[in-house]
Amino acid sequence: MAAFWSPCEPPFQQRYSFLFSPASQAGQWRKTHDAEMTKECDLPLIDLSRLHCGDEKERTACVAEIGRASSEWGFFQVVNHGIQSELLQAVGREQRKPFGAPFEEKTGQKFLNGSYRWGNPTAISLAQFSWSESFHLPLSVLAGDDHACHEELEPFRSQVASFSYAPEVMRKASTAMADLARILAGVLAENLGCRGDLFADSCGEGSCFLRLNRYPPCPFSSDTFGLVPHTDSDFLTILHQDHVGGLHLMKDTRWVSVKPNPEALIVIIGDLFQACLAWSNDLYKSVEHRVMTNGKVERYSIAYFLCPSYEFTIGSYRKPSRYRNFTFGEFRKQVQEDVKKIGYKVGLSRFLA
Ligand SMILES: O=C(O)CCC(=O)C(=O)O
Ligand SMILES: [Fe+2]
Repeated sequence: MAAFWSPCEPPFQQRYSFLFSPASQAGQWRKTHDAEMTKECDLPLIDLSRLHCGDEKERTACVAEIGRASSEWGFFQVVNHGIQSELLQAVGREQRKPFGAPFEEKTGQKFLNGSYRWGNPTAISLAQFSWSESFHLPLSVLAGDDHACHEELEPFRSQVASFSYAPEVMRKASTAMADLARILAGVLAENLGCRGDLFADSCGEGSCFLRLNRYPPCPFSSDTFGLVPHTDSDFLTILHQDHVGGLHLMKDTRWVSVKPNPEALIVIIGDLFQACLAWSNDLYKSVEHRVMTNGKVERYSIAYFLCPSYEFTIGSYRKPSRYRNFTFGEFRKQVQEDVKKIGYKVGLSRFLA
């Protein structure tokens, strides 16, 4: 186990020793979900070049395919998404740099404006624990938006410049992921006969963010989550994962693992799309997903979260609605409170009508 130690690694075992004692690991929960595991699968793979090819029939077929995948899976992969693979490779290299800083530095308020997270401070069992570290970077800062030049973001801005030897890469990638997320949100709205800009227009740089994830090798890999099962609290997420694998999603009642595809980006439907369009069981699903650790190699991913402003009201566009109206700010606050008090996110069921 000493082999895993470095001054950059989060001290998971030391700080959470009560979770990793032989007694607490003997719990039954892990055995249960092992039995549920199925094989690696290929998600629906959608070629987005058809959205812009000028052939209306092709475009309509592509929109329908995106809609179908969003209701049957809540997850799909896209190729020809308009983000160059060189840019994705560069961002994959770039994102490693802040994680390479000593742990004590990463946890400091001055390092990337205190955006560092690791483990779960409230976990009381292994089932609630994530063996991973991440940085939550607001888009307004990465995009270098002068309108978002709040004083409190200044230290952050300079830190972005100093951690990154090529900050331009991060900026370009986040802008490109944001553009793609808006296009897809438009397609998803259009597929239901809504205005294409209905959701995307409510999403500003103030609330959208990029999360850099790192999953260190884990000596208890068969017992530990890299990221606990969750749904995303946004409209949709664009995810870029490296070649290692470990992402699982819930398909019907089983976990399936997602085979890494270097050319593709993964699209995940979030809670807000489910709530806005909740008038039928057949519509878009926000499905649970999780990351499993592995004992040998580290894994990286980068996720862009398309979120509305905190004042934006989420309400179903058809009646009767399954959920009451709520603002995104209320939703986030409730999620944070639940995680703090009970150790997990309850999510949309808190907002049933
Ligand atoms: O790392 C991954 O593959 C998934 C990350 C994720 O689900 C998240 O950041 O919400
Ligand atoms: Fe997620």
